[in-house]
Amino acid sequence: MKPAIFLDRDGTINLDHGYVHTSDEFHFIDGVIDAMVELKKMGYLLVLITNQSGIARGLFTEDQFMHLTEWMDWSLADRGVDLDGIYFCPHHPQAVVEEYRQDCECRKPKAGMFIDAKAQLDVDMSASYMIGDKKEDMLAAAAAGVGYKILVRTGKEVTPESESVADVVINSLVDLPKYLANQQ
Ligand SMILES: O=P(O)(O)OC[C@@H](O)[C@H]1O[C@@H](OP(=O)(O)O)[C@@H](O)[C@@H](O)[C@@H]1O
Ligand SMILES: [Mg+2]
Ligand SMILES: [Zn+2]
Repeated sequence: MKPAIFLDRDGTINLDHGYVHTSDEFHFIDGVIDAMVELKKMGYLLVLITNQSGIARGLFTEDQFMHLTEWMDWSLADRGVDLDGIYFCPHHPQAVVEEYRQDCECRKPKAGMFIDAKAQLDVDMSASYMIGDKKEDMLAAAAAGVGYKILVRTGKEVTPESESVADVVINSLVDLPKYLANQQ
């Protein structure tokens, strides 16, 4: 078993311009790629966990999401970061696109994507971290038994509600390697 850093996407690794679905509007937050390099060196799996209800809402297709994901994956690989897993939820209970209309088990705050990652990648959940910008990220991680839940200020506004379900709030994913080093 290995510990993982579970990473939210929009608002955590890229700016959340709202349902981002093209490489033109995908802007990595300054410094996050270097931070991911550090985290891999520290021995963590890096696993992306993202809600993509824009697919269910008919804003973009699953194919467009896949295309952007491939671009993102290559951009990261180019800079020395190999993601160990990418999990996404295309659903929404009120989807416009019928095939994605369901109250699924994978949309955060549910734990489905984490549970799949745990089984497929043999993750040591209690030694793992979730880093995200929303309450739903924290709740999903807690439901899956992820040991530590960290909220960042690079996405949606941090509220008393989101703060109350996080273990700690840091400015950015950029600060995570140092935060973890200080915990040792
Ligand atoms: O942060 P992650 O999970 O990587 O992705 C979030 C996106 O899918 C979008 O999720 C939406 O929430 P709803 O899905 O409409 O509740 C909003 O938060 C949008 O601003 C955001 O772009
Ligand atoms: Mg987010
Ligand atoms: Zn789902």
